[in-house]
Amino acid sequence: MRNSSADHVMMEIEANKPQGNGLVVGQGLSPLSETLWKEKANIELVGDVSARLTWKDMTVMVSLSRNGETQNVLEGLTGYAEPGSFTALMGPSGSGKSTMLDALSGRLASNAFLSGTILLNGRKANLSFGTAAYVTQDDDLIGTLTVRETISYSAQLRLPDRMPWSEKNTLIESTIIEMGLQDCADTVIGNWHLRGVSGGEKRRVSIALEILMRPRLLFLDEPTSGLDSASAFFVTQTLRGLSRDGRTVIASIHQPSSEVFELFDRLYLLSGGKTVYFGQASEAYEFFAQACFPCPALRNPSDHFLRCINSDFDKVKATLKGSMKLRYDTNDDPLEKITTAEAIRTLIDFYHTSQYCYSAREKVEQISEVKGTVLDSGGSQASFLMQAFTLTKRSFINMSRDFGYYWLRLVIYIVVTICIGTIYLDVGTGYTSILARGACASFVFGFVTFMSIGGFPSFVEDMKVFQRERLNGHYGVTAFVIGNTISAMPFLVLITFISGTVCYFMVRLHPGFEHYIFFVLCLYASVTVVESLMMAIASFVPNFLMGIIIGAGIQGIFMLVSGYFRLPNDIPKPVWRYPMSYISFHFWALQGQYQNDLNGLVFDNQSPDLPKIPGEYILEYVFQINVKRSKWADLSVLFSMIVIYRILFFIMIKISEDVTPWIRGYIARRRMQQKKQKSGNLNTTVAPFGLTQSPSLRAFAAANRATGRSSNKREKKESQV
Ligand SMILES: Nc1ncnc2c1ncn2[C@@H]1O[C@H](COP(=O)(O)OP(=O)(O)OP(=O)(O)O)[C@@H](O)[C@H]1O
Repeated sequence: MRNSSADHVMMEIEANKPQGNGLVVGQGLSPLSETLWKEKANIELVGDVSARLTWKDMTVMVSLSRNGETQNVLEGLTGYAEPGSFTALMGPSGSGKSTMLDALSGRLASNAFLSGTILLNGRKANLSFGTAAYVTQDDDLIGTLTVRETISYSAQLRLPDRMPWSEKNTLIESTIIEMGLQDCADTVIGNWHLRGVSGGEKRRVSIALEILMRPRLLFLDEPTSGLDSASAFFVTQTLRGLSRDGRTVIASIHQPSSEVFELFDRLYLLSGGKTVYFGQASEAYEFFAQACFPCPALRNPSDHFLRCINSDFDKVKATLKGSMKLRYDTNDDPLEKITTAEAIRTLIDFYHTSQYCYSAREKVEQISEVKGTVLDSGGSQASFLMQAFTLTKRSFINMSRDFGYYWLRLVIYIVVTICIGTIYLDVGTGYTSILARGACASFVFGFVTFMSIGGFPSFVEDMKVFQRERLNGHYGVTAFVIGNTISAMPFLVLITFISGTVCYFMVRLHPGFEHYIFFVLCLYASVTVVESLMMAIASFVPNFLMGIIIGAGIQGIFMLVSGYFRLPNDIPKPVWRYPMSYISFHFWALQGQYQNDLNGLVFDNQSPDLPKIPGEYILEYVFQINVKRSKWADLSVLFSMIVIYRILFFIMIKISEDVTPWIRGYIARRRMQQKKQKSGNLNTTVAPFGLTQSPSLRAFAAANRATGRSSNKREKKESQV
């Protein structure tokens, strides 16, 4: 699928590439894509649109159980991120890096409660839905699309309609090249049956999707995880390049090499949710030395920092030398041997009374005072129609390529309807056929439609991609619901018309085109209602097992009150008949099909002693159908249900997006207040300098600041100990 435009981009980027380097090395971003953004694309970044982010005394508490147990995941974090800077978050696993990014980007889990102040350009702002871009740890991508298609659809969803396709394409190609994805650009992402790109390549696709729009504020959770060291370096370099153009970039990074570490402007080091260090990355080395944990000369600084603050394996290594930390005095002589927990406490104490902490707080105050432009949603610039069209097309292509989505279902539907056809083959008009026709209709509109819940896992995947894109402001809920509804239509028409035709002609239901078309339309409407119901469930239960159990349960109840297992008038009224049978789509489908099939037929047992029974009589006195109601009215109710369920789907997404977080936040706040009342402590935030430091340590640290140290000497002493 590589085209001449891609080659053209490749040539331009090659021409711009500094000599002797690999991929666009130097500034990270290719000059071409920057030019495009500034000139050709004419995308307006008017006025002061830079993003200055500050967070002060940020504490995140999570509720762990129903009895109100809570835990502080982050405690009193203070810091800032400025345009033109690349801030790295580091810390051992579980130290709270992802939670910190979630808190800053406004995407905390529903059981988490945030206190403290987060300001964007001096004002409170909601950073989700496109104001900030966020590359999460999970790569929620559409498995059937190629890398190029994934980026291309994303571009079409967000770039302005007025931008010519050639320019969009150039931007897409240059982003592919920036992320080093040119060799796998035409490989599919991959899913359960398609072997696709590697984990590291997926990671880079996720980053490419967000840097495509050159966001003013970018969060990345472990962008280099799963990448080899060279790729990690190039990706970090690209991110740094992005920041150099006035963007604010904050990323959590695991195990950076010393070359990658050198690319960081600022470092935020966390341990157990507390700040160990925040300041210039280049000064962290000095900070550790001042705190008497100097980095040995030949050790990667980030390895050293993490080793000093990782206590996860202390218990395992209790007998090993590695679990103890050595501190040095000003003469580089070993001072004391302490546990990692003590080392962490010492470092945290040291930081909170250090100049680093004071100047960070001072800077936070300064930045927060400046009231800059409110960043509006930096998400999509494409029109609503373009978004709806692109989503429909993308979803259609995904469905057509995913064997499990509809093709397998089509095969199973045909097999099952052939089975139905052979069981009820040429059902006839004898007395016994009355029961057979009723059972056949009940099976078709009960079980065959029930099989549609098999598509649930695909709906859950769709919802994950939607959640990611929605939170990053790629498009709105309405465009998604429209795209999802229209794209599924052709497949549902295909499935229901093929299987309905097989069934109708094999069983030889009531002859006549009108009867045939009613039967397949009724089947189409019923299957579409089930799909819509399952999509609504997927919007608030994003879990395969739970969703299928809930969906099966709802359908089981609907089936029970459909009028086949118990005649409509015999169903007890208060609950089951009103309203349950009326909201059961099986009920309307069955009532309509009974009329469609039996009305006008005469049942004759070929015996002179037995009467001929008109279908109308059976409908009224056996199936208790109101024959005065037109069968088309029943079909209309079914089609109305499709619309109602789609609206319900829309509302569910809106609720899960807006109302649920509000309710959960309210519950979390109440719990926290109750907890505080119990403990008698009403102060919500952590005191700025709440962590104390002993006078001796302070004096010792001050002495350290004034003293030069020899790393070689230290290293020798460490190895001796
Ligand atoms: N919503 C939550 N409910 C309960 N516990 C939580 C919640 N969010 C975070 N935690 C806990 O807080 C701690 C920090 O989690 P977090 O994912 O932020 O760490 P991390 O530094 O990003 O880890 P890793 O590097 O392994 O991804 C973990 O112990 C985690 O279990």
